[in-house]
Amino acid sequence: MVDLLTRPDQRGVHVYSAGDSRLGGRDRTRATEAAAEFLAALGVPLDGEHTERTAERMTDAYLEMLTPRDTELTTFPNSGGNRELVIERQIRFTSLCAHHMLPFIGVAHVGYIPGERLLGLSKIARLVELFSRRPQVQEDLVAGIAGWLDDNLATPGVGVVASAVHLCMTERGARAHGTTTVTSAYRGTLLEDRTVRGEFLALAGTISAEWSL
Ligand SMILES: Nc1nc2c(ncn2[C@@H]2O[C@H](COP(=O)(O)OP(=O)(O)OP(=O)(O)O)[C@@H](O)[C@H]2O)c(=O)[nH]1
Ligand SMILES: [Zn+2]
Repeated sequence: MVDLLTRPDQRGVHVYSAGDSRLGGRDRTRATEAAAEFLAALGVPLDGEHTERTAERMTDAYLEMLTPRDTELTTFPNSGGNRELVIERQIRFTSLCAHHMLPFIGVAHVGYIPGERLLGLSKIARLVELFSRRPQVQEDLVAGIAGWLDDNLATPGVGVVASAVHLCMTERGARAHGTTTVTSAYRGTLLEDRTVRGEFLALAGTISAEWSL
């Protein structure tokens, strides 16, 4: 699998462009034809005023959900020598369940202990988007974000917690309305030291009832 992000340039900026997509080639025309065929096979008529462009819209909707915005992830030297947790809370994300290609939608809390470098705060939210817009399981989403921070910031510790509603759980199959899925990933001291992890979770706050679709 191709690495999602390039190595940093001399300014410490990691550049991501949709052109680097790890998902490989995209063929919008082919996808639209396939969507039309798929909908026809499901018995959905496509000749109405509102449906004549539905296959095309469906394709564009999926392409958008599978494509993060171009992003620069800027890091700075930690010249102040800060060593306390930095947490960005309630970062909204939309991803696609790898099993059903239905959205799962939620929020993530992301924290790290600064090491040699600091990451711009907005970049934490951008990082969540970068890792969200792909088909996956929620466990891999939090692991990907934690792994990137661990690899690229040389941080002593990272914590990522996400809570999401999976439409494949709530609207079909189990039809378990109201359920949320919580996943977490820890690296470094947050993995090894329960006290630090407890501080992260206390500062991040309870995640369960803080948001709704
Ligand atoms: N671990 C994990 N499982 C997921 C995630 N998203 C969806 N799933 C589960 O993937 C499983 C796929 O199970 P299958 O039995 O192959 O599919 P299915 O027949 O559609 O299953 P049901 O959803 O129970 O109807 C289901 O239990 C889903 O709830 C995720 O992010 N992480
Ligand atoms: Zn699913």
